[in-house]
Amino acid sequence: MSVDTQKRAAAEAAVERIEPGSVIGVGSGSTVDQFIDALAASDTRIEAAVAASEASAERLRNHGIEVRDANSVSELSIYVDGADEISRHLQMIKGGGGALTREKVIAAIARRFVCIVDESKWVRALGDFPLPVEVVPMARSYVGRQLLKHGGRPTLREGFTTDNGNVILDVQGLDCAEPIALERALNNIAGVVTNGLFAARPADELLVGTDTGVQRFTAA
Ligand SMILES: O=C(CO)[C@H](O)[C@H](O)COP(=O)(O)O
Repeated sequence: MSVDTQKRAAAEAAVERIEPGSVIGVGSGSTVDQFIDALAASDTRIEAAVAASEASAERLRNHGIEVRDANSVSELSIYVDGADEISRHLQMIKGGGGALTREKVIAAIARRFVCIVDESKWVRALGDFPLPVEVVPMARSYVGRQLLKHGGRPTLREGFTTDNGNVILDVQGLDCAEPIALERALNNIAGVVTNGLFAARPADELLVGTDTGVQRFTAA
């Protein structure tokens, strides 16, 4: 089974969790694209969606699904998003597509976070994927020096600006053994908007597309 087929299977399983008539949160990336397409092709009609990226918003609108601003909703029943890595504790590294800040905000608003991935994202321990850190442009050098002190090796994502007008440092070599502590410590660096560790707020449910079907895990 191809990676795309695995993503599609996880995405279709997530559609089954959507309550008709609800307002939902939608993340970003290729797996979420599959979710949006599968939702549009299904019989489930939602009231509206809040999107984590301009690309997801456009895709939703192209399917005739209303997109609302996050400021106009006080709660979302569910948030569906992918991940770059996810552990058995349902803690994640996200931000490969650079939408980490909006993703973290929408995850915070939602009552339930359902993560959809192909098998390659399901890891024993977080940290092989370089951790994306969104940084205010004028703080780039300072934040880079602080990340070195944390044992990381930051690289500027060249030619990339986030939907919020910031830059991304992709950081290799960080010790992610205590992900909640690391998430907090990095967020405390002045100039960091947020980092791609979703550890303090893990997913509630994980749907992994595999060659033998969709495996489901819930937070312990
Ligand atoms: O965090 C993300 C974007 O910021 C995505 O969820 C993550 O990069 C996974 O993407 P894909 O589904 O394309 O593998």
